[in-house]
Amino acid sequence: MHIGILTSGGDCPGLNAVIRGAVIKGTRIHDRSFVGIRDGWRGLVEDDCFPLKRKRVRGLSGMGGTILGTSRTNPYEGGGPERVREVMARNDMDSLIAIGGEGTLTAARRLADEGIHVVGVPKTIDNDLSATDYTFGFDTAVSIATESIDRLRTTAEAHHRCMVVEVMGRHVGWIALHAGLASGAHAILIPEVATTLDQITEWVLEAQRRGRAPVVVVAEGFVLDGEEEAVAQHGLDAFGRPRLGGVAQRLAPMIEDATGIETRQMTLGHLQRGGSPTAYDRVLATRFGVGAIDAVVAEQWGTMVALDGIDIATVSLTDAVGTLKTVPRARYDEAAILFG
Ligand SMILES: Nc1ncnc2c1ncn2[C@@H]1O[C@H](COP(=O)(O)OP(=O)(O)OP(=O)(O)O)[C@@H](O)[C@H]1O
Ligand SMILES: O=P(O)(O)OC[C@H]1O[C@](O)(CO)[C@@H](O)[C@@H]1O
Ligand SMILES: [Mg+2]
Repeated sequence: MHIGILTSGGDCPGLNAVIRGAVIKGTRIHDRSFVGIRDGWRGLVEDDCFPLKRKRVRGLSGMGGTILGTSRTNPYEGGGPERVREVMARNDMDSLIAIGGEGTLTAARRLADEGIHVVGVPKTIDNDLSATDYTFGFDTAVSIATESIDRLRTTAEAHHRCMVVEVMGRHVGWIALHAGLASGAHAILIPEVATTLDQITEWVLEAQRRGRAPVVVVAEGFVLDGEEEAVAQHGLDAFGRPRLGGVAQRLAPMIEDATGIETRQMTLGHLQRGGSPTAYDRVLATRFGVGAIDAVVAEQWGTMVALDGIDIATVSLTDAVGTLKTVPRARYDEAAILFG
């Protein structure tokens, strides 16, 4: 019998390293074989699968994207557990490794509750899963964002401008917080902390008074104090949620009007998810892949691999998807001492 592997939700640097780690340990140590499932749950409900041989995962640890493809398909809309069981049986799969974020892992938890043999692997650049200390992809996204902010700062300085940089982070501000801290931003705006335009203006003017080109880093999910919702100008995603984006575009003219400083803005968008993972993410992702095979062999169904300090552990999927890991207020306040 084979182990099926799928990647679902937004892609994330390190997905291929997970696949490689799982396939190498599974074939070499446990004499197991694998089926690749194309485009997440879509491939499972539509029976779009292929034999995933060891040679197919050669050299994958540094490769961005996912060789399996991904989607935001809901397995419960394509037949649910019945259909999943049927396709698994047809492809001789006795177990599944589902690599994804909180949505994918919620679907995995529901399938596990129905008796399907699933083990989860957490992925998200947002780092918002509470049951693991870190997710792979986050370090890469922070590195790309930091380098971009450093570059934007030099052009802003040359023109004595203010620069507003939008990073990803739908519900949480971890990327903004870390990239902002790393690049010495003068203001960091995150979904967890509603901030007034007056406060932002004060930070920007303070930085300018010290002779700096003010840099404001904003997470896409940030909501100005007094407003109701995050800026979403791009319709809905495949799961029917608003696609966020555009908060920097909205804030830049407001800051320019309030401060009189010429202001430009940049949304980093999918650059943060593309390309090669950092060494840290390659290592973490590989260890997650290896850990997932250990969990399959131990028949720890309904669990997810997680980073606990420096160790790979398993936690129940129910605990894993219960709450989002938001930025604690104390972490934000610690960073805010450096603003302005
Ligand atoms: N409660 C649920 N029950 C069943 N399926 C779900 C549930 N929540 C989400 N899903 C399915 O899982 C898919 C993946 O979830 P989602 O699109 O949120 O990506 P994710 O895995 O959370 O990764 P990302 O970090 O990109 O959000 C969803 O598009 C949806 O089809
Ligand atoms: O690639 P898509 O579907 O536009 O999704 C973007 C979302 O995915 C993430 O990159 C990861 O969840 C979020 O930060 C962002 O809001
Ligand atoms: Mg999600």
